[in-house]
Amino acid sequence: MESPGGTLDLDLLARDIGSRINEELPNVLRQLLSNGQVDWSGGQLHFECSLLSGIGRPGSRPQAVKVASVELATDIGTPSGLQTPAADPEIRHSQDPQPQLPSGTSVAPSPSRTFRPRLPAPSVSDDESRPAKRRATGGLRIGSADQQPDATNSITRRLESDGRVFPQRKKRSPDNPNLQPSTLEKFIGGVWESIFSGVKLDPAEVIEQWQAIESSGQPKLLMDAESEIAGRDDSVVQGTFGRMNILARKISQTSRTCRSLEVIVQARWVQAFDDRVIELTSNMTKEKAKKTAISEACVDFNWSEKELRNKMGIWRGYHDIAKAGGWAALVFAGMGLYRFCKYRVSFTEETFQTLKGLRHRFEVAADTLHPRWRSLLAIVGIIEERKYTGHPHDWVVCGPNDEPIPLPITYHQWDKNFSYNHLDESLIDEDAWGLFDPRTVTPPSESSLHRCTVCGEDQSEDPRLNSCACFPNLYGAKAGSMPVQVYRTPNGKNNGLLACCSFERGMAVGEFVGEITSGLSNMDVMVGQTERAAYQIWQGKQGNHTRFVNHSCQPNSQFERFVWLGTQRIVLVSKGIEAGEEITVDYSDTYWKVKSRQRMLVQSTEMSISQPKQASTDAA
Ligand SMILES: C[S@@+](CC[C@H](N)C(=O)[O-])C[C@H]1O[C@@H](n2cnc3c(N)ncnc32)[C@H](O)[C@@H]1O
Repeated sequence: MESPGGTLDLDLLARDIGSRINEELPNVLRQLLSNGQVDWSGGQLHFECSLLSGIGRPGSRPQAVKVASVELATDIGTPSGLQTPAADPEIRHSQDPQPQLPSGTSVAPSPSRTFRPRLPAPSVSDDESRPAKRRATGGLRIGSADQQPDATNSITRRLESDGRVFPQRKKRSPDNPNLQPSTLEKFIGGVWESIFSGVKLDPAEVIEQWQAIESSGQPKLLMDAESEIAGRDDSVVQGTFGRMNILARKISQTSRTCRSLEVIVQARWVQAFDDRVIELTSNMTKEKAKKTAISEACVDFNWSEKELRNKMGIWRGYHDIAKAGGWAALVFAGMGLYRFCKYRVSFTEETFQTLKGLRHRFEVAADTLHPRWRSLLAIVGIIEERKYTGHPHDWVVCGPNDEPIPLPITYHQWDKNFSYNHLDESLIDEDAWGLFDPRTVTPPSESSLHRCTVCGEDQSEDPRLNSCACFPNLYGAKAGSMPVQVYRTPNGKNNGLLACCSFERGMAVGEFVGEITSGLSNMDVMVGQTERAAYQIWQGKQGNHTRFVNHSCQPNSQFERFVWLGTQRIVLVSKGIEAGEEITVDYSDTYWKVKSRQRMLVQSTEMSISQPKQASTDAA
């Protein structure tokens, strides 16, 4: 392989490929072995990979850059010992004195036997006409028998001495926040993202979308798109574009729902398979019962045993996820689900404990944001009632495995009649302000457009006209809900706010929404100030999730003033929040001083915000 960028690029490429092989090969081999797709009868597997540069360059000798070398050995004595992924081969990478396995996999203590995986022949992509290069060591058979290694080519050299290969992925640590999240974290992040996204999972929609309108012969999907853009003053091309946007949105929505239905059925199939094996085991051995059930299924599926076994491995993953994390974990899994189940890197006891601990939290969010998601389960005959009703923040999630608590109960010790009204937008207390909004910075103009004081771009509620992207998850083109939950703090602060997904530095966590009032004393209030008026935002009885944010002297968010459509807003902005962290803010010295003075003098409490700042730029 020739690198267009010279040696440095080739080195980088070699490192990258080496690191990927390091990550993936153990799992690929483990899967091949566990699926019974590998012929192994003793001997040793030695896997090597190099990159060649300078092939075909006149007068230059091809040079090899060593990438990876892996030795495979085990002490598992019989092929049947490899029927489950638990029977792990020991895999050694050339530069490592100790085996490097993905977390959660086990290592055979003293290798006395080797596998002979039949791997596909590695191809040398820039010279298709040459036979694929491979190195046969002992009984190792890679590719077909007629493809012998080219002894003159350096790709077949042993690479153990090259200490440069296999850069190991660094462990995540608080000092290294930018490193990649683990596979499990990615999977969990995918579930949260799709629960909080604007996705609608409703089987009724799937059926409706595909019903044709007989009289016009037009598919319903197109008809719907037509009606959505009706009345718009669009050109022909613009009209087609608009219709296609709506059609594409609807079809993505439908296909997302179908994907959830598919994994539900496949997970439930595994349960049916296991039940059938148990039934057959009354007359035969478990091994025979499994084989019989597989043969029965192969007939119905019209698949080969190999095909079915491959699929089963992945479907069992779906089944295990649903069993631990509940159906919501499976139904709302993101695009990484297949990969997560195929390579099974994270399929450990710890992973399933983690998923189990998240089960109620997933369900609170799924039930309150997607009231009809459980009806998808009817496809396999499971009828489940919605468990959590109301607003997502009507529920306080607790420690792993504990049932969520209705929000009012968590305040009963102070107020038996506590209730909370969830608001998307602040409300003006007309007794205090009449029809005037004291947050007004620029009086309403004829035009619906306002200029952003931070970025200078146009602001509008209409996403097609808005070009201000200061807080895109709050203003202009908001889609989905904020990925946060109210949770029971373990350290006596009553409730707090938990981040389900990470919030990058500079991203909005929410606007401080409540009742815009004035003259309150002896209450927790936020003070706002424009050139024209000073006002208070009170969240005691109504507001949004920012009401649950606790104080910290090392906070991971801060309040900032921002003007949206000529009205001052107070926005809680992330200073870098990791998924699963409590969101905290510094109420500031003023708050605590007033608070402690208040205890003595019983006076008002006011939270202060940082000086007016350039919203996202400052935080970033
Ligand atoms: C805006 S509320 C935060 C949510 C509150 N924990 C709750 O359960 O409703 C502010 C109140 O939370 C409590 N609080 C906030 N941060 C705290 C901290 N670091 N330590 C102790 N109590 C705290 C105080 O009682 C404070 O008056």
